[in-house]
Amino acid sequence: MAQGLIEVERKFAPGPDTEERLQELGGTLEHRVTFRDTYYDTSELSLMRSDHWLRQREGSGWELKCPGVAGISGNHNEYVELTLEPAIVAQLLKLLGAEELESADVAAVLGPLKLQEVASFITTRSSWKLALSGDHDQDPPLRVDLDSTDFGYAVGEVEAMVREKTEVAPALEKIFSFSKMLGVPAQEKAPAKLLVYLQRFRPLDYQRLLEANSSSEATGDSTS
Ligand SMILES: Cc1ncc(C[n+]2csc(CCOP(=O)(O)OP(=O)(O)OP(=O)(O)O)c2C)c(N)n1
Ligand SMILES: [Mg+2]
Repeated sequence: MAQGLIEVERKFAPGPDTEERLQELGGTLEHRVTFRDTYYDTSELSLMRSDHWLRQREGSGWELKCPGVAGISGNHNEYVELTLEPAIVAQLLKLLGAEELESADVAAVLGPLKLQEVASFITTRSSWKLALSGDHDQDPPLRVDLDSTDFGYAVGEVEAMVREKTEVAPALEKIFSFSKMLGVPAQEKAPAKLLVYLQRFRPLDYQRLLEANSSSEATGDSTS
């Protein structure tokens, strides 16, 4: 895959004190932003069942998250993010076993590839940048996003963006040590917004996803 940064992240359940704790730890609020994400897949969920996630984010365009390659297991996610439309289209053709198409525009290939909307929701996000005291190694910098959705689910993520797979393990170490300082329980695993959305509003699709990939995350009872 020629294009794409690697997103390494750990999700957590934010509490009433999370913002205060972020400030105590040297975090600064960079911005608050509201956007709509619309996710697309085939009626058989061919993309999601192979751990690929295609979305259009209002204001930022198309993105395809593809499973990462570092092979480190645990309470975290690691995805290569494709954002250039020709790279996304090429990967979609490969994944769906389709013939070459004339357009390199994602919107133009949705129809021919039988990709349709499966979820659409609004997120309000506060984005925090961290300058950890005593941390002279700011590469990669950590960010924390605190998200709340228009369907009432809130989730936080501590994340780093890296270029090479050799950078994944050190980034994870920083993410886990910061999460600990933030007070996130070591075993805590908070589900992705999209999975909670599917569980609530498209339970058959959600079930299908779980059945297709027994190693995929379960959202647990607390979110339903
Ligand atoms: C624990 C766990 N979480 C997510 C997944 C996979 N997954 C489910 S939905 C999904 C797609 C949505 O990814 P997410 O990071 O939740 O979206 P968001 O935070 O809004 O985007 P950002 O702004 O960070 O780019 C993924 C990768 C998994 N397999 N296991
Ligand atoms: Mg994320």
